[in-house]
Amino acid sequence: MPADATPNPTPTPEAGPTTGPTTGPTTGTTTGHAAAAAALAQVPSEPGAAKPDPIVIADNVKRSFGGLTAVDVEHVEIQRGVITALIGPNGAGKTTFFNLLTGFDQPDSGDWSFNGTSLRKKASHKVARLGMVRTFQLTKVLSKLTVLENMRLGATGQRGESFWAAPLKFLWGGQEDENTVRARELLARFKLDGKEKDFAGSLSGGQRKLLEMARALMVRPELVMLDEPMAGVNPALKQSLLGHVKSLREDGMTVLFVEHDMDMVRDISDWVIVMAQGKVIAEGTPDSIMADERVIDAYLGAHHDVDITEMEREIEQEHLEYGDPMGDSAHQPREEEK
Ligand SMILES: Nc1ncnc2c1ncn2[C@@H]1O[C@H](COP(=O)(O)OP(=O)(O)OP(=O)(O)O)[C@@H](O)[C@H]1O
Repeated sequence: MPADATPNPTPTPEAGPTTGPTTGPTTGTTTGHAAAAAALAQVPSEPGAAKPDPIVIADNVKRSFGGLTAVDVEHVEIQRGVITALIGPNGAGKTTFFNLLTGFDQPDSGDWSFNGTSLRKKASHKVARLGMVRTFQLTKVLSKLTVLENMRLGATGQRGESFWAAPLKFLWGGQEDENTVRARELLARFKLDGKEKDFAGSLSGGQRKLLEMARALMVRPELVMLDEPMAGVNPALKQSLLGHVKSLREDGMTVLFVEHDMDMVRDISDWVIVMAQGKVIAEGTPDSIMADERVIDAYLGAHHDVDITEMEREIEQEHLEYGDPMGDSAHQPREEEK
């Protein structure tokens, strides 16, 4: 597919998170969870399993830091049009793998393709323009620019922090109007339209995540990669964010996300890939992965405890910052506590 191709239609301003299958814009096929499940029905639950229509194929991708092998992925395929979760314990190599796939880091060896085009040695902004964008664990919105300015920068692809600091007018050029129209459409979709003139630094953690997701869509991507989209998001915004991620699939996009929040993984993913110590150790549907003894041993057993603690800490922090998002009723004692 050519770099300037427009694989997906511009989401309409009123298009909020949608549910239920719709018709895919490029393939004419039905999208949604049922279609994704059908597409993956014959895929065996084993590491490196071949997919019927992979958008990304990676082979022998390795990355070491000193003596530590952070990533050592022999073979992995990401199915087009579905939501795939990439899970694994802390330090498993998930973010490093994201960095490699999107050109934010270079591997020691290996190759990977997107829509059949090798991305080895492609700079991150070129990867973005090809239709593969990502967000970051710690959002990279620019605090001292307005929400709208952050969005317009998204149209240029992702070149990293130094690029963002470049003189802005030069970048917008003649495309400013078109980009502004699209930015406003996306801000409306993500319910941030009332904040376009606010500095991004004034947004809450969850709103920054929404802004980063909206900004990623400025290049009309085919594949959206989200690194821990739920981290630091208050419970009230989590449902909205989940809806937005699902709506990407309904619009025909492919989603690959890293997440520790197992509720989110169970709720929205069609397929789960598990990494541990740099390698893919398991793949399968959410149900099969949650029941896989190797995964429980390597990750889930230990991680469920961490999850609860983290969530409690998050909620406590949010109460301090924003007040109680659930309202006073959340503090009412239960019958047995009275
Ligand atoms: N720039 C770096 N320099 C040195 N070591 C690094 C670097 N980046 C990552 N690592 C190491 O590589 C390993 C994989 O890290 P990575 O962040 O990819 O894991 P992860 O699965 O994303 O973890 P988490 O879930 O905690 O985010 C870790 O041991 C980490 O300390």
